[in-house]
Amino acid sequence: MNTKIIYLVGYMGAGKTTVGERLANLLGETVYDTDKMIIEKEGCSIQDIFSRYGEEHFRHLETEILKETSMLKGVITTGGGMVLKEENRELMKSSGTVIFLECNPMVIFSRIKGDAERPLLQNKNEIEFSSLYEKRKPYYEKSAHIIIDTSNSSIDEVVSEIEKRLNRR
Ligand SMILES: Nc1ncnc2c1ncn2[C@@H]1O[C@H](COP(=O)(O)OP(=O)(O)O)[C@@H](O)[C@H]1O
Ligand SMILES: O=C(O)C1=C[C@@H](OP(=O)(O)O)[C@@H](O)[C@H](O)C1
Ligand SMILES: [Mg+2]
Repeated sequence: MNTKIIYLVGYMGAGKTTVGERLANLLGETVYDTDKMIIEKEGCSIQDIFSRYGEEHFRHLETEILKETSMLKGVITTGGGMVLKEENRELMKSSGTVIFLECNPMVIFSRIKGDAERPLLQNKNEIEFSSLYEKRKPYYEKSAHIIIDTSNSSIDEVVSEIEKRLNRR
C-alpha cells in the first residue's frame, strides 16, 4: 500500500480541508488543498471560476492540479467533486491511500448552509443537497481504501480515527 500520499475525499463540507490540516500537523507532513491551489494558480475564487468559465473548466483545472499533487508527499485534501472522473480516481488510488470521510448530508447541510464559497451549494435546499450526495456516494466509495463515518464525531475524533486506521494497515 502506497502511503506517501494520504488523500481525503468526500462530499462538500464533510471536513476534508479542516481534518486534513490537523492530520498533517499530527503526522508532521505538509497539507495541500486542491481548491486552495486552484485559487492561488488562477488568482480568483472557485465561485468566480464557476460563474465565468463553468463547472467543466473547473473540473479540468482540478485534474491538472491533482496530477501535480500526485507527485508530492503529504496530505492532499480534495474538492467534493474530485472523485467524479475515473481518471482522477485511478490516479489517487494508485499514488496514495484514499480516505473517504463519510458524513450524513443533513449534518453537513446544517454546518455549511449559507456559505457563499461553494457554488454547488447555492440555491439548494436540504433535499436537493442530500440527493446530490446520494448520486455521488458510489464514486466516493469506489475511490476509497478506507471509509470513516464522521457524522457523530468531532474534528479531533476524526483525526484520531484516521491515524488509528492508517496504523492498522
Ligand atoms: N466533524 C466535524 N464536526 C463539526 N464541524 C465540522 C466537522 N468537520 C468539519 N466541520 C466544519 O464544517 C465546515 C466545513 O469543513 P471543511 O473542512 O471546509 O469541509 P470540506 O473541505 O470537506 O468541504 C467548517 O466550518 C468545519 O469547521
Ligand atoms: O463538491 C463539489 O463539486 C465541490 C466542492 C468544493 O470543495 P469542498 O468539498 O472542499 O467544499 C469545491 O471543489 C467546489 O465548490 C466543487
Ligand atoms: Mg475543502
